[in-house]
Amino acid sequence: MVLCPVIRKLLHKRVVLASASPRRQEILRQAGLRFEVVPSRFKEMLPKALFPSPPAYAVETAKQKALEVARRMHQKDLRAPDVVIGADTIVAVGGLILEKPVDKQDAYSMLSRLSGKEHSVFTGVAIVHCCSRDGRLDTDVSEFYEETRVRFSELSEDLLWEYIDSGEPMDKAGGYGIQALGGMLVEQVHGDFLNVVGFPLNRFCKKLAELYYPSGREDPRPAQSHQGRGGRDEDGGERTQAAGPEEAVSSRTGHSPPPFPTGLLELVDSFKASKALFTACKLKVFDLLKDGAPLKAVDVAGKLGASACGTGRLLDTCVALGFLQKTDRGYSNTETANLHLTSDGAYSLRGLVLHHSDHPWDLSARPESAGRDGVDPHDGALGERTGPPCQASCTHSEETRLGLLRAMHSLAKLTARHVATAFDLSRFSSACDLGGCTGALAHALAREYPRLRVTVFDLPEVLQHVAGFQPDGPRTEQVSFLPGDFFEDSLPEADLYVVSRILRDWPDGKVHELLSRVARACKPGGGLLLVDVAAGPEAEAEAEGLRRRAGGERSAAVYAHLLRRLGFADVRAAGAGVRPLALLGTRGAP
Ligand SMILES: Cc1cn([C@H]2C[C@H](O)[C@@H](COP(=O)(O)OP(=O)(O)OP(=O)(O)O)O2)c(=O)[nH]c1=O
Repeated sequence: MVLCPVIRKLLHKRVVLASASPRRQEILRQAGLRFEVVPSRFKEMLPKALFPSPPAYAVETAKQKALEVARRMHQKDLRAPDVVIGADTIVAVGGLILEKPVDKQDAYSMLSRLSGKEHSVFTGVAIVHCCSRDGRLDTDVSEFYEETRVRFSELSEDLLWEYIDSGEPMDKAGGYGIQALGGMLVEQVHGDFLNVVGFPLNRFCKKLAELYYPSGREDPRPAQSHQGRGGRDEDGGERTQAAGPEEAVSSRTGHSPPPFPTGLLELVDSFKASKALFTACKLKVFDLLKDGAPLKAVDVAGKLGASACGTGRLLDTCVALGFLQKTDRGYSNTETANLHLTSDGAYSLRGLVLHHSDHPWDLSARPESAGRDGVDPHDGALGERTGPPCQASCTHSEETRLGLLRAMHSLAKLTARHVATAFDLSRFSSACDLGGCTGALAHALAREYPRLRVTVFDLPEVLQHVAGFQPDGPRTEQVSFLPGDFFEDSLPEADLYVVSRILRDWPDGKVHELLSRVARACKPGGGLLLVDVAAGPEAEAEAEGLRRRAGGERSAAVYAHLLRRLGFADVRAAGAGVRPLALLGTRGAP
């Protein structure tokens, strides 16, 4: 997600981060920026004595790092990127500049110099806008620095050496990493924490705002007068002071045009990111780049039997999306790709990606007729919603079906413990997980509650594949599997019914039907645990029935309202991991 409007300005540009620092990559990626990584080859050896102050040195180094990359890319491709970002972090204490230690002894002398004292961390940043004209590279450099003051505790010799032996100091300015073990050495921080870690995100956004919205407004498009201040237009060129045609019209008519629909246009474009992901997964790019040495685009193309040019573009897009990294040696997987996008990653979601790639979202099926017929678009008029992907998998090949089950299993594993502990469920002695698939949540419940017996109730065609997903270890005997259809067959008896991650894929009528069946089966005092609902205001529930969000989920308030109508009292919500919320309702007397 991109919160900062000015970061959005860079989304349609080719942005390069001229840095090998994993911290910088992570900070910018988490801010929603899309970029390629091309580490700079600039040797950080500028003569420090020539600079009036430590930050001046950091800024110049940052600039040289970025310019080196811009020039190299221009020479190689004859097309420079639109923007190159360079940064340099240094520690300054008593007028001395400390960079990365060259060896353990150097780390020792740096850290003992910092012990018990305050020092400054400066990060210099250069934003280089590039433009190739007639084979020539033009650059326009904007630069700034940020200072953060950090105070260390007194460090004992033992602590110092133990820290140095951890290996952490070696690739970090001043010989410490505040974001990891080094945080233990720090007593106080004044200023931007991320600046110490290697990139002052806040100042960076302010600088971009200065460059892209020079008159202080967020979006330069609405025609209010730019009082004689130039700036950078959408394409990074200098904006002139003359009014554009739009502004001329609006000053004639006295009407301002509406704000530029940046969000809408981003949405129009965003399918490209999904397409790239679908294609890369289909071609098994991430399997190819799994453990081995990095590969060049032509080698990947050769192995895939695809064109070198198209493969290069696909790989660069994956770099921008954060799934691949690119160095001089070639492309390799990021941690995210290894975990989630390889066929056998520990939390592989590749099956889910392929499922979505092969089954375009039903909502696009017959929208026009739904509009004409006045049919409720949430009740299947826009094409059949076929329920959770793992239940809809009968049309899949064996390989795809297993991949999909694996993805469902990965997703469930990621949140199972959070879900199991979101509420105290120790009062229940039996539970039934409806559509519980491979049993990942059932096993987490069993691990948390030693007297709880959990039945996973799912379609026979799903359960025939779950044997390979069963864990070893204690309490596994508390979990059993029962084949059945929760719309057709009687629900197994249980004190607690669990409905996790399945409702979003059903239309409203089916959701009503299933939850009504659960309400009828549930004994007074029994519970219903509902997982994967979005947060949302209570008022919505009253007003809009079971309305769905764009992603298919309905809000917790909406479900709570429905559960109360079905006879559940004391409906409570709790967080259940990073995203989903869980609801627990207790069945009142009929
Ligand atoms: C002080 C401090 C520095 N650092 C890191 C940030 C930088 O990556 C590094 C300083 O070295 P830099 O030369 O700024 O950066 P780098 O060599 O890692 O990457 P590149 O030159 O390719 O851009 O120290 C921390 O991670 N934590 C800290 O607390």
